[in-house]
Amino acid sequence: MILEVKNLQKVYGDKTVVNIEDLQIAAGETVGLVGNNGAGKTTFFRMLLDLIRPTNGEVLSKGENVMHNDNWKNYTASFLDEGFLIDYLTPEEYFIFIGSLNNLSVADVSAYLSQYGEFFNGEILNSGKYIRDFSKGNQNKVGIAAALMQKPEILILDEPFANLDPTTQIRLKKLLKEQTGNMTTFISSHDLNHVTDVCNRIILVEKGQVIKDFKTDENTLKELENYFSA
Ligand SMILES: Nc1ncnc2c1ncn2[C@@H]1O[C@H](COP(=O)(O)OP(=O)(O)OP(=O)(O)O)[C@@H](O)[C@H]1O
Repeated sequence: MILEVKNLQKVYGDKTVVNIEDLQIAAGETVGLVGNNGAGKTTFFRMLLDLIRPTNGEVLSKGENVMHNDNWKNYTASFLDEGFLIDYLTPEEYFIFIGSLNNLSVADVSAYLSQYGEFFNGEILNSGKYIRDFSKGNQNKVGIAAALMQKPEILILDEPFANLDPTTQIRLKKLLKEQTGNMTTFISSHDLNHVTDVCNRIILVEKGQVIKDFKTDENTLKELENYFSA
């Protein structure tokens, strides 16, 4: 198992917002995390990335606790929110910076970005604007592209379809399918259609707990729609 979660809990005041006893993710799985507002998805992702500390329990990446070891940082990339970006850089400068952390030359980064013409829709590169001056949707595109550029073994994206127009959502699905081949991918989403299309496993959370965990098949979308319409 590339990722294991054991007895993971996050408590704020008298509220347990994440409570996952045991979760095992095998290398290469594309896992969709779904659940209503406040279900604990972002809190869970933040613990996977050691951005917040669990109240109890642990996250093991390749068997090592992410709190006590930095190895996972070499093979994990993520984009949770705009806080992952650097506001005073242009997108090009940001991509080059992230590339440099991953031993990619400026030429490597340019070559990589050349395939993003459609996804960026002509609005990201060569604009002369700083990241802070882009719309939220366009900021998301920068963050997602920068995470994918690292070709990580583990990719974690929090609501990647949010704030994107329908055309771009469809382009993003295509990109994810093309680029996440061998990656272990964790994607949270409120878009049941997209998440079942992209992911081969769906984990449904409610009040911090795993309610359902199943492999995606032709019935999954219907099951999820039924669940959420209750
Ligand atoms: N720092 C904090 N202090 C207190 N409560 C918090 C804190 N961070 C999150 N929470 C609470 O934890 C719960 C889970 O929040 P979280 O953002 O993880 O949910 P989510 O599933 O990502 O929701 P959404 O779909 O709305 O993004 C919510 O009730 C939230 O108010």
